[in-house]
Amino acid sequence: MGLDRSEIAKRAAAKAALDLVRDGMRLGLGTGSTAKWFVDLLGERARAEGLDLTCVATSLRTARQAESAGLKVVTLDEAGWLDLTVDGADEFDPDLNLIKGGGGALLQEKIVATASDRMVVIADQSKQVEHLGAFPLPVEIVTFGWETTKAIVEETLEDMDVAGTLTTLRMDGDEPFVTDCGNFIIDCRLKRIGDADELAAQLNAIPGVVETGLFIDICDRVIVGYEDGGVEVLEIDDEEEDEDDFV
Ligand SMILES: O=C[C@H](O)[C@H](O)[C@H](O)COP(=O)(O)O
Repeated sequence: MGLDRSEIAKRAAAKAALDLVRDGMRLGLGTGSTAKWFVDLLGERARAEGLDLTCVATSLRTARQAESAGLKVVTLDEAGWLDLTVDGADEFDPDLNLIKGGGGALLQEKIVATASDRMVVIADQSKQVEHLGAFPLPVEIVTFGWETTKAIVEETLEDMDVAGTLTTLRMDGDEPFVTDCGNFIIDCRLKRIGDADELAAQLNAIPGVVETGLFIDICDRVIVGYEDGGVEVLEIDDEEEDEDDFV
């Protein structure tokens, strides 16, 4: 059976990201349906070319998938620092700021991306937005006192005039969804996010909030996949950026 059009787009972006991989690299592997393509293709290429790669996964799911694909998976502390992380996103804007965490892996994804020389996002065109905020913003919170933390998050959103219709505890069937790090997630339906930096700072300052799905100034490049199998590479013009860092 052939792939549906959105899978063709995701696969195209993932395949293009493979060109950035070199023998001996330490790689961060993202989570989600687009990152899954990258892990599969990476495993195939590593086998075919006998590449020596060291991988750090951003979730248990990805770790299992990478191991099944024959990739060497170690902890971030064992790897120390990474050359490149390739991950998906729920939204990206023209400044390559992101919303992530639709799959619940935002905390480990942010830690891994921050510990990488480069973070490359692979995404189909549906993730491209002018302004972040249509996708509900995931906020990871500790389970202790979660209702109080949720209420303070809601107040903060009201104060910043970005509160939308609903803030909900993410569920997994009848139970709260629990992240790989043992936390809960609240999904915040917002109006358009104006100042993403300020919003992230205000939310991160709330005791009980572990991390938000706002990835600001972390992503270096977005590879957009299209349904006809083509790709487009988006980067921020930055004179400080050393063009040779990317191959
Ligand atoms: O927690 C999940 C991650 O942030 C994913 O990268 C994000 O949700 C995008 O996933 P997908 O590629 O399945 O749309």
